[in-house]
Amino acid sequence: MYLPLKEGVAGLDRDQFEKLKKLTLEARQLAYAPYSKFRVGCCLVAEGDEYYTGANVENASYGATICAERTTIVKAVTSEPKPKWVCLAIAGDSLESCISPCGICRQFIREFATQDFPIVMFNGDGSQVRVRTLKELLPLSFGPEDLAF
Ligand SMILES: O=c1ccn([C@H]2C[C@H](O)[C@@H](CO)O2)c(=O)[nH]1
Ligand SMILES: [Zn+2]
Repeated sequence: MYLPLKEGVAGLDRDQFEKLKKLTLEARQLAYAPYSKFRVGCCLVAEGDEYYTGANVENASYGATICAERTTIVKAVTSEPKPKWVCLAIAGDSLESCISPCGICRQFIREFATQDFPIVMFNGDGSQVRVRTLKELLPLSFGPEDLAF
């Protein structure tokens, strides 16, 4: 359903997909990663051709680190008017393979996205792309509806 490249990704046309890739790779420049030196860029696309970007922000107390995905999502969630999410993409620096969101970020995405929300993963130069739905990355998940008892 969410075919990359030729068909674009999840409602993105070719130009939007190329823009998503560019912004995701560029967002790595925003990383504050003096400890791991592992830069991650993220871009969230919202309806109306809106793009939110972010990168990982580390801390001397390592556990306080915020991933690129959460940095980006927090920007979008605290924006007005509330963006309607279309898809989210991430990229690390490795040319060998795509990275995928950590468990905390998968749960963080879960709070705001639908089960079929597409998550796009690029390798370091965007020559590889992998797309999975939230449900594929986080099956049998726990979310806001589960608290509505
Ligand atoms: O999907 C990921 C995986 C890791 N990181 C960050 C956290 C930390 O700063 C560094 C190494 O784990 O990469 C992200 O931002 N997103
Ligand atoms: Zn994470």
